[in-house]
Amino acid sequence: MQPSGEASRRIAKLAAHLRPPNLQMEEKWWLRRSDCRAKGGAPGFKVAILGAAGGIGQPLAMLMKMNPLVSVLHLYDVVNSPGVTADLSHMDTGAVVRGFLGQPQLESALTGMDLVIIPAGVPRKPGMTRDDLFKINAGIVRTLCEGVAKCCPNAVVNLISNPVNSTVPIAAEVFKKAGTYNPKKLLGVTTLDVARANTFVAEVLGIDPRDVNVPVVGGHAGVTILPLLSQVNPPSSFTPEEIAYLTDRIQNGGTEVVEAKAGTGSATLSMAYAAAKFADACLRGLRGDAGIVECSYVASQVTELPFFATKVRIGRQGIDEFLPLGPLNEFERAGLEKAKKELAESIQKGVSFINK
Ligand SMILES: NC(=O)c1ccc[n+]([C@@H]2O[C@H](COP(=O)([O-])OP(=O)(O)OC[C@H]3O[C@@H](n4cnc5c(N)ncnc54)[C@H](O)[C@@H]3O)[C@@H](O)[C@H]2O)c1
Ligand SMILES: O=C(O)C[C@H](O)C(=O)O
Repeated sequence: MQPSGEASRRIAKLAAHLRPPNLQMEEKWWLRRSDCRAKGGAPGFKVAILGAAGGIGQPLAMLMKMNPLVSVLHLYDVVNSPGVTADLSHMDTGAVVRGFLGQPQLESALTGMDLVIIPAGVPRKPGMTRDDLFKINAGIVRTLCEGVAKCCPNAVVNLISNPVNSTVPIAAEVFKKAGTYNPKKLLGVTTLDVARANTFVAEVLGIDPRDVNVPVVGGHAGVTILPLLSQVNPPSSFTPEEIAYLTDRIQNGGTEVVEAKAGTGSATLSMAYAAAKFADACLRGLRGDAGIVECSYVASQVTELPFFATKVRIGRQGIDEFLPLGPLNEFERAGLEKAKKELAESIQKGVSFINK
């Protein structure tokens, strides 16, 4: 059946609204379509993902599009963000998705955001350490954080880009220089270490990983990843062999994936899952939910180091409370000393990068 005159006029108008008539019009097309869709948006938080077209960025964007706490989702990348945005915008969930491409659109991507998640940067290949990524990723994180300081200085930042042990201090220095630093709102994402620890411990205990909670403290690289197996919930005991196996597997979980991917990247899907879980915890904290406790690499006074990953309680203003390390056994105390030595160097490297 042919549509009526009025119906075909409405279809033509809608088609003109949604389709870029030519390449030069593409930017305006995105803006127009966003305006149109924003009218139906649900109340909630505004979230930006920087590096949204990458291996982590894409599945993370999908998971955040599915999060009912998100009303507006800004997807920024230096490549391919229009395609990812168009794709996700067809999901019939509440969040309005807008795409932003390249440095000239960074400020628009960030303005008004409540939470900024940063997975931008290069991943490891076999044989590399996370620190080998510093050369490229340090500059990327600096530029993006300068944008955050300018356009959404009150946003909570979830930093994923490696080496996290150095990129979080870099972000802190950028914010200090801009006069916007709020240590309660800068959180390095170490949730994947906890997810791995829960999974591997559950395998050893023969129980469901959803019933396991392993605190993982320190940082996010090799020996700085310190699982506290003496504090596993539910309370469990392990043989010395199990402790050696679990500690090694948790500390090298990232390398296990890098090697299995054989040069095509590092953990993306499990990381997107972990980042979405952590972002959801941050949003629930910002909403005012009680009892939101997560491990995260943050500015901290729990040890003598200026940054350290421990359990933190997240509330309306970001981090409400830094939970203490708790009692450590001898094996963990030795691990802590090793972790602190490497962390101190990584922190200093990040700080010097901004203040050189
Ligand atoms: N914290 C963690 O637990 C954890 C876990 C896994 C990966 N990572 C790290 O996350 C980062 C991203 O990993 P990936 O697998 O998604 O990499 P990827 O290469 O697949 O994606 C990175 C994305 O960042 C974009 N990008 C590069 N420069 C940018 C800039 N200046 N502004 C905005 N976007 C930019 C790229 O275009 C790309 O789309 C890596 O540094 C990786 O080591 C961290
Ligand atoms: O191992 C990597 O390089 C990526 C990430 O930090 C991870 O732990 O999987």
